[in-house]
Amino acid sequence: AREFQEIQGFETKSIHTADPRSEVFGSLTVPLYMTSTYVFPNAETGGARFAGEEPGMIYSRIANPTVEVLEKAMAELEGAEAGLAFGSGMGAISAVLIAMIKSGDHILCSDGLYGCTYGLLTMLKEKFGVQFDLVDMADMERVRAAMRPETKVVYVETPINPTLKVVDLQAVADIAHAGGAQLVVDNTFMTPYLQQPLQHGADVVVHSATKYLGGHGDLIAGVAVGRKAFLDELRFSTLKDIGAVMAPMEAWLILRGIKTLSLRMERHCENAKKVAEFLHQHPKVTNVYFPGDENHPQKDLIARQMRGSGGMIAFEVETLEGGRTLMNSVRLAQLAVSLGEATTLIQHPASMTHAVVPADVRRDEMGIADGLVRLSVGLEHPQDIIADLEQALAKIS
Ligand SMILES: CSC/C=C(/NCc1c(COP(=O)(O)O)cnc(C)c1O)C(=O)O
Repeated sequence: AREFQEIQGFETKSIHTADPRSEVFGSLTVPLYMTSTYVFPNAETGGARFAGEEPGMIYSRIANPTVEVLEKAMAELEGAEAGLAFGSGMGAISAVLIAMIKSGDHILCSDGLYGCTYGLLTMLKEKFGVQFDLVDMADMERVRAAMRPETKVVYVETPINPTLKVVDLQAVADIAHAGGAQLVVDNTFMTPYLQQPLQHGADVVVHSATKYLGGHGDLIAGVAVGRKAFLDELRFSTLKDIGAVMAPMEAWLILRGIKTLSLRMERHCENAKKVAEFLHQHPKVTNVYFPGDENHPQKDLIARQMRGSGGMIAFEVETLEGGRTLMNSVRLAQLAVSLGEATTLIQHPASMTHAVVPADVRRDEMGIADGLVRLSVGLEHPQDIIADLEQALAKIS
């Protein structure tokens, strides 16, 4: 992409991501390179490219021109040296963790993680002897106490999926680095428009691009950004050899999605604030967890670390039965897992996205109540979203 040194605006960078001078016709949008492999001009060049002595395309599991534009765009937006694209968020997370740890190492995690991330850590523990612990990162003494000599990675989601607790990245980064560990942050719920973890001490940022980055619920993909040396290592080891690559079509769709990322995140935040205010005052809603609340207990940290609330809300109604009635009664919001797209989505973490987490860990360590409901507030008119929730809540006896 052309160097936009002088441009500061996130909005501008998210639109002018690609070099508009395509190689052949000058197309304004990025060409879609639907190709598995690339023709070498001669045998010597082919060998030189495999040896890393010459730049150039070899095979789309290693690099693809459309995917590379997205990788560069994500690095630019997160303020990273380099980016790498994967076939899913879990593809990015597994490649990064596997590159960072070996048997006998320890991973220290925030006390809440996406269910399949917990599932991956469990697999690494049971099959490869990689230890991991969850710790309440609201208390830095506890974080320090939980660090071990063999802790190689501190892994954080903030806001946490699904409790929306916020973690102080710089404070955790300082402890991780003092203990010789790297800080990996899953920035899916925020996107670089609302939060840039690398500016708060993180070493690597991972995303499920399936969510807000693609923004339209029509793809599964992942991204990792960080230092070029580490990302190059990933590209030629855990990406090339485990192979969770992103397809060029997905990269093309995500490039299209991030052009409106700033607009969509502003509207997701605005809508979520209105929906949270409605839920707070509703008699049948017992708890509301929303980073955009005026009197949020972590307000100062949120103001320091996040540009906005994000579009996610977690809340409880009195009983699990009530939660089920609510989810079965919405008409505009859709009862579906995933998040970060134009449609408002509602789901039940305990029996869906976090069902893979053992009940005692889910309840006691992650603080996920059985009655917790998670809402991904979409881009519909906020009054329509609220009216839908109101009629569904009214169905709870
Ligand atoms: C089957 S549940 C649907 C998926 C949900 N989340 C995904 C997710 C991933 C993994 O990203 P993919 O591999 O692209 O799905 C990584 N990191 C975070 C914070 C995530 O929320 C979900 O509904 O909470």
